Amino acid sequence: FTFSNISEPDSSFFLLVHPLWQSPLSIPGGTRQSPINIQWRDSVYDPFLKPLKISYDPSTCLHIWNNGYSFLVEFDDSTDKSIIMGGPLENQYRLKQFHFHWGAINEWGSEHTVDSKFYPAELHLVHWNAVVYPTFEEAVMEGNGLAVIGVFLKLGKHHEGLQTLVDALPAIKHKDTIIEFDVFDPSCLIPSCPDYWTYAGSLTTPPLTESVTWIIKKKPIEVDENQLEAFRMLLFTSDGEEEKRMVDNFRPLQPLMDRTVRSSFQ
Ligand SMILES: NS(=O)(=O)c1ccc(NCc2ccco2)c([N+](=O)[O-])c1
Ligand SMILES: [Zn+2]
Repeated sequence: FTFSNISEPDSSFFLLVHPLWQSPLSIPGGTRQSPINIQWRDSVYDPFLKPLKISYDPSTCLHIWNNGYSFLVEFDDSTDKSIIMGGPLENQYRLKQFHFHWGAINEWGSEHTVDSKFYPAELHLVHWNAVVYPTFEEAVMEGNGLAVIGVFLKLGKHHEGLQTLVDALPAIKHKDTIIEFDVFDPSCLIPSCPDYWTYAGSLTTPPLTESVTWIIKKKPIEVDENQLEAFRMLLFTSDGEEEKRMVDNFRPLQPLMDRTVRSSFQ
């Protein structure tokens, strides 16, 4: 492996040093794997894309926990109280959870890249098609089963809404720790700019199923250094095990293959 530029790691870098992703580069026969690099000039403006409509009920928030891959905030998805619709979607989709991916340093951490640029972190808000499928588990197996909103995080000013999450992280430092989280409105983490890219992809961790309509917001949100450092204090490991810091929990870039990334903006 020759490293062209250590600060801009390429997939060979991750294959060599990335113990977390023992899984194959992409699943055998996979034609729509995620994440991908979004080459801005190759994305195609689609005037028929509608604005994304987001309506979350903060009281559907349940708990925040460390699952050994990331930390996630889960929602009561037994009703249509927290949903998204419009955009590239034919149905409305229910919010199930959101989580993040981040790096050990600010040079990388996001899963998707824009013109080969990594952001220090990326937020995923995961929704499932409860109009067509009876359960999330079934939706995970279907091409139009899931819709994930991706939001890039960049280093900048303090993010008030994120701080509520950051304050809870010490209580879920270890894998499989959980605390109740009563009220949280995740729309505070989504940029007000309506512009997004969208493409057909997959889950970025096992089972890597090709069931995700990705909606990647063009504008990042700004968070400060202390907030990113708080993510990096979490552990992959359970209490009592040898500590392994939870960092670099992102999958290597996958081939675009026969896909087009559409943009909602010109
Ligand atoms: N990084 S992501 O948004 O693509 C992602 C990946 C995996 C899973 N879940 C893994 C899974 C599903 C069924 C059994 O196990 C989820 N999710 O569940 O929201 C999201
Ligand atoms: Zn994710």
